[in-house]
Amino acid sequence: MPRILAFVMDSAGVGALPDASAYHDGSNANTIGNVAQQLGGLRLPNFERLGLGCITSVRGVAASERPAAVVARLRERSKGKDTITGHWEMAGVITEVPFPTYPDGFPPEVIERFTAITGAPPLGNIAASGTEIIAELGEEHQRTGRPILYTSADSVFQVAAHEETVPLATLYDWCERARAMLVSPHEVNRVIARPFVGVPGAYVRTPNRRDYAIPPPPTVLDRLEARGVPVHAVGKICDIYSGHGIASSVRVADNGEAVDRALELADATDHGLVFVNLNDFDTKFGHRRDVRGYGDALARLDARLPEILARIRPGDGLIFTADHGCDPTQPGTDHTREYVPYLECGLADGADLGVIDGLGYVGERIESCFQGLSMATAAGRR
Ligand SMILES: O=P(O)(O)O[C@H]1O[C@H](CO)[C@@H](O)[C@H]1O
Ligand SMILES: [Mn+2]
Ligand SMILES: [Mn+2]
Repeated sequence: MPRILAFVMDSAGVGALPDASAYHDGSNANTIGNVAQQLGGLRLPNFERLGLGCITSVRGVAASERPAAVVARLRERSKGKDTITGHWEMAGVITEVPFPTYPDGFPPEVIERFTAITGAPPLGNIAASGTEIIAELGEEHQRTGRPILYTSADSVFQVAAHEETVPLATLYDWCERARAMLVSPHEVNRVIARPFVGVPGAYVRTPNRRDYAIPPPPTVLDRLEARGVPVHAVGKICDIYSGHGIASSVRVADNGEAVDRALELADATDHGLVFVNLNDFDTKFGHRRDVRGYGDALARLDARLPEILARIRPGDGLIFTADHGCDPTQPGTDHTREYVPYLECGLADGADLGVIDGLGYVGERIESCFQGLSMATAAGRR
């Protein structure tokens, strides 16, 4: 009875896609590669052994002649570079029509309807970095009780509020109602509650963030559920798929806790998928353009690898991948349209598969594992 552990290193891209310019990105984005380059090299001995250095050039990480893992670069087929689009593609959904984005803020009709929900017009209504906008508008928000509304290059309607000014339950209620209000043509793929605490000049966001995504079309996760394969979600995964096909879910405060919970779930599971989102890479370091923080987070995950690998029994699988890039060495604070890494252990002999078309490869591999297909054969697709 197999167990699969799949870790999404949120934003850990490995090089610009050929169409990056259509997404307003430069052609030299490479989240992991540029972080390593700018830091003068990364020490990731465990990822090196698996074959990370074969996927892209990572200073300090050798390209192994014989990678221990099946490694590849996955090319996103969907039109987008956001979390929902990337994760849905992993589970078999290609987004052909991009979700709506609002680089100039939301139109008056949306603002009016949101004001009717909250009772006061929002502050902001611009594309912004979440930490910068609370630093800028947090004090006014606390004084007036007006929520802070912002977006980004992603299809997101983000509502920030101080936990002592707007109780969490109220913020969540506003976001649920905003989710119901945002129908076509303003059907953003996510409404996000962004609570924070602290005092002016020292505001910090809390782990009480909530994501309200639109429900996905049928995915691999639904098919696993129908087949009696439990999917245990860690971190944002449950929100990203609106709970569809998810048997259990646990929220976490950081990457370290996500790994802890994933290992506990693996120990408690005999048959099933443990599906984990490692969000710190994106939220704490990628969007913040914190190169040192990003590199340190990669090193911390690398240090947990022996422990994770020790859980893999014969027949089990371990996958590391990503949903898009967010290169902290690039201008701005948005995601970058990149290839994503694929490293797979336990299901087939190590090999470098080069470029594979589509993030859907992740879901296909997982599904075929539970269908009892020959994994060695399945690995042959390029
Ligand atoms: O700058 P912060 O608030 O972290 O927001 C980022 O996180 C959002 C969702 O992951 C992205 O759309 C981007 O806006
Ligand atoms: Mn993401
Ligand atoms: Mn992000």
